[in-house]
Amino acid sequence: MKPEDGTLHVFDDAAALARGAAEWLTDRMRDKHGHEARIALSGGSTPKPVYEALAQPPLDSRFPWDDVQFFIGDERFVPTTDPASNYGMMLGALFEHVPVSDRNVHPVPTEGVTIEQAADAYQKVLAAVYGADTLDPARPLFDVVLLGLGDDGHTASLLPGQPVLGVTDRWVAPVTHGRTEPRVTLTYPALNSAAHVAFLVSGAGKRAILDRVLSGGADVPAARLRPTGTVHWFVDRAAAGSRA
Ligand SMILES: O=C1O[C@H](COP(=O)(O)O)[C@@H](O)[C@H](O)[C@H]1O
Repeated sequence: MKPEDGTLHVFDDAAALARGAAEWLTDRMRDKHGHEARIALSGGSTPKPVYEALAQPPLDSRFPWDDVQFFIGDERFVPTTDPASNYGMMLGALFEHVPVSDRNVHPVPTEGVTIEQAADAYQKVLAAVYGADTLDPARPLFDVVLLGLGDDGHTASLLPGQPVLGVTDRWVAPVTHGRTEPRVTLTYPALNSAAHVAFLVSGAGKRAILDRVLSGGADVPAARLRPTGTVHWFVDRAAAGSRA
C-alpha cells in the first residue's frame, strides 16, 4: 500500500473519531441509493465506539439497515459469549440495538465445526451474497472494509509471520499458528477487493506503528494491503502525533 494514496482524517479524540467514522460509513451506504451494499466489519476494541455511534440517534435512523449485508473481517475461534468474540462485541455494541434483519448479518461459525470447516463455510456465504465465487475486478467484493491496526502491524487476523499472509487462492482462511487463540480471517484478496478501505486507529500506543505504516517504512501485514479502491485513515490526535 502506498501511504500517499490514503486520506488521513484526524479527530480530537476517540469519541470524535467514532462519530466521524460512523457518519462517513453511513454516507457511503446511503451513496448506494437502495442498491445492496456489503461491509466487512473490524473486530478489536477501536471500532466498538463506532458501532455504538451507529446504534444511536441520529445515525440509527439514517443508516439504511435493510440495504446492507454485514460480514466480519476476522473472528477469534471462540463461542459468541466469550469476551474475545468479535461478533459478541458487535452484538452488544450494535446489532442488538438496531432494526437489522438476521438475514443481513453474517457471523463466522465458531461452534460445532472445525476451524477449517468454519473458514470454508464463511467463504461460501460470502460467495453466495456476492453472487460469484471468483472476484470480478469491476465489482468489488465489499463496498467498505473497516480495519484496525495492531501495535505489531497486524490487521484483521493477518498476523506477522503467519502462513495466512501468503494465501492468495481463497477469501477466508484459518489462522492457527499464532500466539493467540485460533482465528478465522479474510485474506488479502478479499480485503483488497473493496471500493473503500477504512482503518480505525486510536491512542498513543498506536502512534509508532501508524507512523511507520504511513511513512512507508514498515514491512508489516497492514502495509502489504493493495486495495483496489480508496484508503482512509480515521485516527485521533493521540495516534496521529506530529501528523495531527
Ligand atoms: O485482534 C485484533 O486486533 C486488531 C486491532 O484491534 P484493536 O483492539 O487494537 O483495535 C483488530 O483490527 C482485529 O479485528 C482484531 O481481531
